[in-house]
Amino acid sequence: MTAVDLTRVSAGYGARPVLHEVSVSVAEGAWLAIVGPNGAGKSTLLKAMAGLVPARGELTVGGRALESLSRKERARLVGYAPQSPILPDGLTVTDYVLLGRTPHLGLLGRESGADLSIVDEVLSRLDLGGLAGRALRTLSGGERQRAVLARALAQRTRILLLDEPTTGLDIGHAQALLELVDRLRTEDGTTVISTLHDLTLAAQYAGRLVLLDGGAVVAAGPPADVLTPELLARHYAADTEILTTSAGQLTVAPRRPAS
Ligand SMILES: Nc1ncnc2c1ncn2[C@@H]1O[C@H](COP(=O)(O)OP(=O)(O)OP(=O)(O)O)[C@@H](O)[C@H]1O
Repeated sequence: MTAVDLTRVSAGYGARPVLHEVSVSVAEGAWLAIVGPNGAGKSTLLKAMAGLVPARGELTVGGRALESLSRKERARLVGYAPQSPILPDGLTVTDYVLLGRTPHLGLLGRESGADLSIVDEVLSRLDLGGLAGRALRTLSGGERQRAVLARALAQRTRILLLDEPTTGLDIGHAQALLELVDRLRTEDGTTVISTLHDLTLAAQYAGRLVLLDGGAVVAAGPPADVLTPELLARHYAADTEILTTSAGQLTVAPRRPAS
């Protein structure tokens, strides 16, 4: 079954279109990475999937037209971790991650013991247990990034939209985070759609890639089909070589021009 389906979707800000007739289909339990150069429209595409920018064309999530869903229905179905969220002042990490449970709270709007244990579990999985009582604004960039992801994971949705989830994370935390997301995908069937600047990580974690340039899809398919030196030269003006690790995993290596 298809988790997210876009047919000829155009979207943008005000009168200025950023995405031009983008068609993308993501199967349930799959991981799609959206890649492309700066300003290509990657974040805008994720926002269109989250219903956060006005869009034209057909857009369905979980088999239902996005526009037909209420805010709460959408929040139960789709978790979205933005690239640079506005973090409310004065909240602790636990308070902030608890906000992810809001769409699931009952009529009284009070969190239950179950909500609190979901938050505890997510915090410890993301190595944030020791920071649970800290004020959000005192966290380092990487810690804050993990708190934003924790809030989206605490939402426990079938579809996760992650905008540059590894920005600001060191290589170990980046791997741990992507492994955790992949476990949610394989164990719970969560569908993952993420933008990723790191093309090696995109190749190693996503089953399919969509390459955007100028707001349009210019290539799509398995990582080996999209991450070719020719396409990377054309769309990123980058000089690269595609290598394979001893475990057979694809790596995009930048190459310095010969002097
Ligand atoms: N809120 C906004 N209002 C107006 N224009 C915007 C807004 N957000 C993004 N844009 C413009 O839309 C275009 C696509 O931006 P977007 O953030 O989707 O690109 P991106 O591929 O995610 O870029 P990056 O790799 O630099 O994060 C850019 O030209 C950007 O300036």
